[in-house]
Amino acid sequence: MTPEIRYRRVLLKVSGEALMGEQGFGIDVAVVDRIASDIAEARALGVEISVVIGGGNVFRGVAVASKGGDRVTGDHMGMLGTTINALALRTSLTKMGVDAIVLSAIAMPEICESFTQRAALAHQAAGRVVIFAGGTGNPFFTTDSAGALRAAEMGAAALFKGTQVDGIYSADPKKVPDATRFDQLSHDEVLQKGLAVMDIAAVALARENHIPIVVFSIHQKGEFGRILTGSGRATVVSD
Ligand SMILES: Nc1ncnc2c1ncn2[C@@H]1O[C@H](COP(=O)(O)OP(=O)(O)O)[C@@H](O)[C@H]1O
Ligand SMILES: O=c1ccn([C@@H]2O[C@H](COP(=O)(O)OP(=O)(O)O)[C@@H](O)[C@H]2O)c(=O)[nH]1
Repeated sequence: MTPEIRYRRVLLKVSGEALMGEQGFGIDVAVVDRIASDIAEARALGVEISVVIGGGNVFRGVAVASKGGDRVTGDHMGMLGTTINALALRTSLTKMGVDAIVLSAIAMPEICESFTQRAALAHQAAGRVVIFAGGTGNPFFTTDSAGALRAAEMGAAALFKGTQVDGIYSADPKKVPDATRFDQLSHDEVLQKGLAVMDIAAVALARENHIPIVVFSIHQKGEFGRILTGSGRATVVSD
């Protein structure tokens, strides 16, 4: 029996830090391959998927600023990091026979196409997995915000945040081991309780556009597909 699909078109935000695996920096190809296989599996269910990829495994702008450097330059470095990750993910998907394309918010025509909403929708309609590089293209933003922005632009039914933890907790579960986990929350509750799994701008943009946010562990193989078909472990944030 064909499983019922919860969301037909989704934007998946993949944590940059998740890509480094155990090595603590850079890209572990085995991890990228595993995440790509989850995307391939979900794509095979008929779900349209686009991806915003983070860059925390390569660079974060605040790291430059905290050492007295220029924040904007640091953020440019961070955005370039997301492009490296996007190329790695495209490589893994292509290896698996999944047609994928990278669109960057910052023009680098020798490397990938530039983002326009029109091009992104056309690639999606042609059945490709669209990978967004360069975040929003602006310093002082995050790839979580890029996730909410691109989800709205692509008409996604949900924004999936694939991260290091399996949902939203009453406090950061890495720091507070007995924090309690939520199955369901509203956007307002996430903001009012200051639950820091995602930045405020991203949650506010999703709220304004009535886009549910699904927070799940990117490290659990097959979880993305399980959530799409109604099982799987996640916290769902909705109106
Ligand atoms: N209330 C909370 N519930 C769940 N995770 C939280 C919470 N507060 C902080 N976190 C932390 O937020 C992290 C995800 O945010 P972020 O650093 O932006 O990761 P990513 O690399 O996935 O974008 C989680 O790994 C978790 O440790
Ligand atoms: O729209 C954006 C998205 C990202 N970044 C920079 O890119 C880095 C990596 O992105 P992020 O921290 O969101 O990655 P993740 O946490 O998902 O690994 C950030 O720290 C910023 O320096 C930016 O300047 N603008």
